[in-house]
Amino acid sequence: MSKKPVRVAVTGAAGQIGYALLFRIASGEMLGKDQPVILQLLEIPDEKAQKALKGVMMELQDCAFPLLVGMEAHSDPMTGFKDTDYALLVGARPRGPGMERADLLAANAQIFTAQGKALNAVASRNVKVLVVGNPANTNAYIAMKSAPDLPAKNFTAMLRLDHNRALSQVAEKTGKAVADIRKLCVWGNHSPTMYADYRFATIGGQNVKDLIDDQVWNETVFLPTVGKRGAAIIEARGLSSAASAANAAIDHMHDWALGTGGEWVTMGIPSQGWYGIPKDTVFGFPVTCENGEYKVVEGLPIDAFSQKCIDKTLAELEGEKDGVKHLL
Ligand SMILES: NC(=O)C1=CN([C@@H]2O[C@H](COP(=O)(O)OP(=O)(O)OC[C@H]3O[C@@H](n4cnc5c(N)ncnc54)[C@H](O)[C@@H]3O)[C@@H](O)[C@H]2O)C=CC1
Ligand SMILES: O=C([O-])CC(=O)C(=O)O
Repeated sequence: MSKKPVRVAVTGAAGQIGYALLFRIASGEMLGKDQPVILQLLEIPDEKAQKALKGVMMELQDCAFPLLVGMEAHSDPMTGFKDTDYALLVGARPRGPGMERADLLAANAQIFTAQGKALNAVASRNVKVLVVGNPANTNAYIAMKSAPDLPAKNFTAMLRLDHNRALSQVAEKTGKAVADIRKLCVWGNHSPTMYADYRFATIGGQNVKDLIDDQVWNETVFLPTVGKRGAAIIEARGLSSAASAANAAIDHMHDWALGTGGEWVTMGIPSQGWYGIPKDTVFGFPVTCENGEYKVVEGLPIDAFSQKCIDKTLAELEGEKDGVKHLL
């Protein structure tokens, strides 16, 4: 028997990540090749953006995806999120000339407060939310705080791009295949302060830290390369990461919905006090997923260097939380 369609909302649907994301959702790469989807696409109420969205929808139609059983265009989250089962919040205000970080936080706080409230009012009570728009962790925190009737654990932020970047750097350094790397994780904020951690990682049963055996490389090459990769892409492409960001969003939602078979992945999730991270701070943790739920990998030893890195990324996140406190 064929499955009942699920509703997938995507904001910023006419943007560059949207363009790399929607076709893969519609083809079944996110939720499975047997799962029909209805796309609920949101863009700002601006003639140019809505027209561009119409164009993307024409292209989606032209793909004749068997799993795409419905498609809607919206400019209001109160209609765009109606009964939605999965919400990918990609649309956000980018930093403009002369804008300080606090201005960006304030502009995005308005977007994510409104979207959190709309999800609270009209989405499925089990909606799974992924925030991609930057600053992703704090935007997820704002949306979560604006949706008190939904489970806080259902609001997540995207750290998967950092996780995937770290996997590829480790594969390159060791000369091994990405597919053979297990138990890597990224702690903290989706920003240059994130802490990519390969201390527990293995390749074919061998410990990656022992295999690399180079703390100088870890501190001076690996961490800055992963942490500043977003800026390096902007410098090279003149635009921020889009296909790799969309790919990470697909991975995040796929694994959350369909499980990781015991493997570790990284998700930005509201802390319940794990590893001393204050409750509700949206922080990157190692998790496994099963039956539509994520579970933090607990009890990992944190050495002095790792604690210092975790403290730094946490301090940044607490500062961001402080910066939006008055808006919540
Ligand atoms: N968490 C992560 O790992 C990554 C996050 N990002 C972030 O993702 C966001 C989107 O990136 P791009 O697609 O490249 O940007 P883009 O500028 O190409 O597209 C963003 C789209 O969102 C729309 N939008 C803005 N506010 C909206 C709202 N309130 N409701 C609905 N739509 C809205 C805009 O009209 C635009 O079409 C940015 O904030 C970017 O910094 C990008 C890469 C990785
Ligand atoms: O750095 C940016 O602006 C985009 C981003 O989040 C990334 O590529 O990690």
